[in-house]
Amino acid sequence: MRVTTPPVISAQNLDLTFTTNDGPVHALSDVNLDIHKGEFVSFIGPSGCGKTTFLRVIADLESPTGGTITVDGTTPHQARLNRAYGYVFQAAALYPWRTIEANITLPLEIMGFAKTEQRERAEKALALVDLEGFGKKFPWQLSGGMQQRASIARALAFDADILLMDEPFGALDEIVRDHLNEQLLKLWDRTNKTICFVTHSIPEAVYLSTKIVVMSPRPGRVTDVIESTLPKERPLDIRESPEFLDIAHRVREGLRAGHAYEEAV
Ligand SMILES: Nc1ncnc2c1ncn2[C@@H]1O[C@H](COP(=O)(O)OP(=O)(O)OP(=O)(O)O)[C@@H](O)[C@H]1O
Repeated sequence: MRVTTPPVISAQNLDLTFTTNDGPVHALSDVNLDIHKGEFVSFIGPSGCGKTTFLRVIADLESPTGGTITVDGTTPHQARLNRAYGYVFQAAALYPWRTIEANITLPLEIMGFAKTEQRERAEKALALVDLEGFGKKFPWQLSGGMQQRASIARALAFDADILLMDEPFGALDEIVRDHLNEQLLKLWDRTNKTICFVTHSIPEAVYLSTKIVVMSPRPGRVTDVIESTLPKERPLDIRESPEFLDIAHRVREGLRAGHAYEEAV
């Protein structure tokens, strides 16, 4: 597919070294990557390879020490001020003393949206994650999967074009995770958002993504970028198809190649 529009996220020679009491920690090394509007991009790599750090750089929560990155054609800082993205964390991180609706409206409240608009947006976001009617419940009244959907609703409520998701389903059992993966694909299809998704799971990355970014152990480098050939419509049993298994194989090879690099240096 020929893409003519500029990328939504573009990293060039991106480097990030943390300064710590124990010395420098080189987290990202020479990352080059373009992400276009409407893509679903997964980041996969061993623990500590810099996946979260890369997401945090996009979100302006960390500053690179080398190279450049643009988000929505501007700096991450400006993109943050423009509310260009929603962020979904590993844990649902809902306030237990607030209802689901009040959790979703909290960022909107801080942004100064009027009360009626806050409620309308919360309702719409809850519908997008199939949680209509649960707004008045408290987090503890919902299952783990529902809580994570509520946290996705919170990230969707201000309708940003970019959704950053850091292992949102990592702590859930496989059946729930399968279901949420299916729902997330439908949501992505309906909203045409650009999604950056961190995962440790090869099947999850292959099932969800249009593009899979394979990273090496620290310092995180991009060892492979795989454009998926799977159709947009993906029933769960697509995971048994030869095409799916081929892509999964290539991801596995990319992860192995990264490890070999680590052993060689
Ligand atoms: N604020 C920080 N200060 C110092 N080192 C940090 C900081 N944040 C992350 N690191 C280090 O940078 C490296 C990359 O961390 P990061 O959390 O991005 O990895 P990850 O690939 O997301 O790991 P995981 O899959 O385990 O979540 C790790 O070695 C981590 O310890």
